[in-house]
Amino acid sequence: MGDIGFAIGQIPPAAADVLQGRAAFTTHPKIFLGTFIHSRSLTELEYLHNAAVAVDAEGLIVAIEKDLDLSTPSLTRSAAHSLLSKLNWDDSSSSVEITSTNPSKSQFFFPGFIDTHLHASQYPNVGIFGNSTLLDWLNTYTFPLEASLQDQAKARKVYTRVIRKTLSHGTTTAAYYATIDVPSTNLLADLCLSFGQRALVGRVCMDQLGPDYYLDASPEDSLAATEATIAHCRKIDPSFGLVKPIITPRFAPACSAPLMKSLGELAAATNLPIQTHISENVNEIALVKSLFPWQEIGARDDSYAAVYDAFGLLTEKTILAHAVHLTEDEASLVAERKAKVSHCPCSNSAITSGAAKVRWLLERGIPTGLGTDMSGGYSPSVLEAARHAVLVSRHLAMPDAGGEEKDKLSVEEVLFLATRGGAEVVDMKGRVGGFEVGMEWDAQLIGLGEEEEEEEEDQGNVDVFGWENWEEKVAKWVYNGDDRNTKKVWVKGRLVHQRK
Ligand SMILES: O=c1[nH]c(=O)c2nc[nH]c2[nH]1
Repeated sequence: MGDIGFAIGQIPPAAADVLQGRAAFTTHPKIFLGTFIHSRSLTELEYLHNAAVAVDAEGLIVAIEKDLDLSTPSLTRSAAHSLLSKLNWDDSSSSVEITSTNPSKSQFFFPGFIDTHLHASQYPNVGIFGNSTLLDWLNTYTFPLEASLQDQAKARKVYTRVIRKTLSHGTTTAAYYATIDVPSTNLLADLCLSFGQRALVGRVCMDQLGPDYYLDASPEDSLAATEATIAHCRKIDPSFGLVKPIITPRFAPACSAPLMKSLGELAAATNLPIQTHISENVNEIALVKSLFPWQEIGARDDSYAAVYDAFGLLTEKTILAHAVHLTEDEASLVAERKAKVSHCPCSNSAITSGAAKVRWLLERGIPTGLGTDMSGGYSPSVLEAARHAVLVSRHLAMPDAGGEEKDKLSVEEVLFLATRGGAEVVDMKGRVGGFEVGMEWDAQLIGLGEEEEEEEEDQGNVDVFGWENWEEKVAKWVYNGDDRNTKKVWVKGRLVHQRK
C-alpha cells in the first residue's frame, strides 16, 4: 500500500492550482483509507483503524466506514470501490482521488491544526525578542516591523511565507492579525484564499499608544479602514467560506474609548468575530486600569475584562489571547459572556509574561484553544505550542508553584485544544477539528517514518521502532514531531500542502 494512493478517472489540476497559489473553489471527490486519529473529547483520542472517509467536491465529509479489511492493496482498492458505488460516485464521468495511509511508515490522518492567535505581519521577527517584555517588545521590535509592511512588495513576501510555513506545519485555520494598513491586510486575505488556508483576517485597530508613524489617525478613520477590509473580504469570498474578516482592537491600551465603542457597535451590527489581547503582562494590566477609570466608562468593576465588556467587545464571538493573569471575577465574566481564550504558551514564556492556568480556565467552562502568537511566540508550529502547553502545565503543577497533579495537561488534552478546542474558539465548532459526517475535510497526513529503514529521507526527530502502540506513537509525535512529519495537508477537501 502506498502513501500516494491511486486515482480513478482523471484528476483535475485543482490541487496543483492551490499548491501554486491559485484558488479553486471546488475540488473533486476523494476517498481516504487507513488510520484516522482525532479527539472524541477533551481527554480521549479516538483511533480508527481500517476506516474510510469519503469527501465530496465541496470538501464535506459525506461518509465514514469502519472495520474494513485493508490488509492488502487489492482489498483496499475494493473497499474504496464499494464505497464509491454506495455513493454513486463510480460513473465514468466522475474523477475520485484515493489516498491511503501506509502502516509501515506509521501514517495516520489527523484533523488540521487551528492556530487561534498569530500576527502574520510579525513573522520575520520570530525568535527575535532578546530579553524584552510586552510593552518594550512592542516598541522595539513590533511596531517598526508592522509599519514597514505598508510596502506592498514586502507584505506580499512576508504573508506568502507565513501562509506557506503554517500550512507546512499542518495549520489549516489561522486567526491572523495583519497591520493597520488596509491594502496589505486585504492582500493577506487574498493570499489566504489563493493558497487555500482557512483564515480569520483582522486589520489591526489602534489609535493611541503606538508611535506617530504607526497609528490610526482617529477612531473614525480606524472604523472606516476596518469596514474597508470587511468589504474586501466580502467581495473575494462572499459566503466567508474560507476567509472571514475579524474585528481587531489590538488591545485596550492601544484603543481609545470612542474607538472601542464603535468597534463594539460594528460587531453587534455585523455579527462578525472579535479578537484582542487580555491580561498578558502585569504592567499592561496596570496601564489598562490607569487609562480606563471604570466608573467613567460604566464598567462593572475595575478589571481588564470589564473594560471590553463595557464596550460590547466581550461576546461569545470574542477570542481573548493570553489571559495569563485573569482574576476569579474576570473568569466568571468571561464565562458568563461565553468569550473564548487563546492560550499562547510559547509567547508567554518567551517574553516572560507568565504561565496561563489552562486547567483553571477549563474548570471555569471557558473554551480554550492554542495560539502560536508569532512573534511573541518563536515558532510557527501549533504542535510546538501543544508541547509547550504540556510543559507549562507541569511547572504549574509543581508543589513550589502551589499546583496539584490535576493541573498537568495530557497529550490527549493538548491535541484537543489544537483541534476541536480551537474550532470552538474560532466559532467553527462542528465544522472543523474532527472527522465526522457533515464536517469539512481539514486534515493532515502524518507520517512518523519507516521502522526498518535507516537511510530514508529525513524523517525528523521521531524514531519509531515498531514495538510502540498507537498511544505511544502519538506521544512521540507530540514531543518530537515537526513539519517533516506533516506529509500532506488539505483544507475543505483541497490539497494545500505536500511535502517534497
Ligand atoms: O503578544 C502580543 N503581541 C502583540 O502584537 C500585542 N499587541 C498588544 N498586545 C500584544 N501581545
